[in-house]
Amino acid sequence: QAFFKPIQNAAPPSSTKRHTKISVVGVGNVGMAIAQTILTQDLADELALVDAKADKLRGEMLDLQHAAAFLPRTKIQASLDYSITSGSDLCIITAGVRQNPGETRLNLLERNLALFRNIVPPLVKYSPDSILLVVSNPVDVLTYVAWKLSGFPPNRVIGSGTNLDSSRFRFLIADHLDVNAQDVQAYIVGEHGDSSVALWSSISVGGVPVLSFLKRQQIAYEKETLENIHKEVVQSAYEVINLKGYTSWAIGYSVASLARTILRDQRRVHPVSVLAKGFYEIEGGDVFLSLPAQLGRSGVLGVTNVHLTDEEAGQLKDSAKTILEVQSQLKI
Ligand SMILES: NC(=O)c1ccc[n+]([C@@H]2O[C@H](COP(=O)([O-])OP(=O)(O)OC[C@H]3O[C@@H](n4cnc5c(N)ncnc54)[C@H](O)[C@@H]3O)[C@@H](O)[C@H]2O)c1
Ligand SMILES: O=C1N[C@](c2ccsc2)(c2cccc(Nc3ccc(F)cc3)n2)CC(O)=C1Sc1ccccc1Cl
Repeated sequence: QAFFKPIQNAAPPSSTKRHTKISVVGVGNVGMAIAQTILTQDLADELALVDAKADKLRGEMLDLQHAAAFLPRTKIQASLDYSITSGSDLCIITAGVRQNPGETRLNLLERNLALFRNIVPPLVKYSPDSILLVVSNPVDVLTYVAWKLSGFPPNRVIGSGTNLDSSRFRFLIADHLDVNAQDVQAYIVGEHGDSSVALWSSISVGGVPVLSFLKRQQIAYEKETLENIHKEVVQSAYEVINLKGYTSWAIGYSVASLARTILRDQRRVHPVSVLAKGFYEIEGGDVFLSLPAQLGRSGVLGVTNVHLTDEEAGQLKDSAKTILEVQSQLKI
């Protein structure tokens, strides 16, 4: 006898709601922050977790399952076996090796490339129609690597890119102006991390473009303030690492916001790492860089055609050149 008895003449469900499944590969600080935000924001019907450490994996799965009484119902699974990712709509890759003290970025990249060779093919095998969202660093090159290994069309391979950089930028501007960060539009583009490019003309607060406001008010010092705030985006990443040893909450919320936009076909514009060749005179090879991109259920719907100053365009081209030089040394 089933626990629940159906009412008389109940009709079968006419159409089942589209079942949404997200897989997260890497259940470390970042992966678990993303996973718990996905659960809290009810972004998926099913969440699959994969890692290389069996005990860590099972422990995190059980710990999340035990929160079920406080969360929207979500089926949570975990395994070393990628078959549990089967049929995913979105696969988020946060797996990575820790950068050793003094290790060069290129060496870190080579070690993470080796991981991706083992991670991307099974994800593709079990979810050939999914969208790949790369978070692992160096995120722009590893997004290119995931694209090459997956064989997916470029609209279905996205890197979190400067989404975190931009959210920190928005927080710092909002804090400076004592306004809600949700009313601050500001895009940092290009290479994620130390060499990102702030699009000054993209900054608007409550719909007011800040640069033209400053020019009208002849407030020259504020431009310097904005430049210092961009520097603080980078400094704050190092400050968080020095204070707590890793970052998790901001990247967790920022990646979950990408997942929501994609899975709910919100068609919002986010600064994320996309195949940038052909935009803003970026040529010379297949390179992923962050640009303001419209995202929806099929991934990248398009890239906005914002006006760039010569300086901004030059910085983007320099970043593309640097990344292409690094990529040329890889054997994918
Ligand atoms: N793009 C961004 O804005 C951004 C921000 C923060 C962190 N990150 C990056 O995210 C990555 C993860 O950071 P973290 O703090 O969570 O690191 P972490 O060390 O806490 O977690 C990494 C996880 O990957 C797992 N892993 C290692 N090899 C694996 C494999 N072959 N298959 C599956 N899982 C494997 C490890 O077991 C570990 O659980 C790093 O590369 C970090 O630089 C990126
Ligand atoms: O908030 C972070 N934390 C990390 C981190 C998290 C766990 S261990 C290191 C971070 C923090 C500080 C520096 C740094 N450098 C770096 C190292 C290797 C790479 F491949 C890429 C970047 N990375 C990873 C990362 O990308 C970020 S965002 C970030 C980093 C540097 C400058 C600006 C931003 Cl917005």
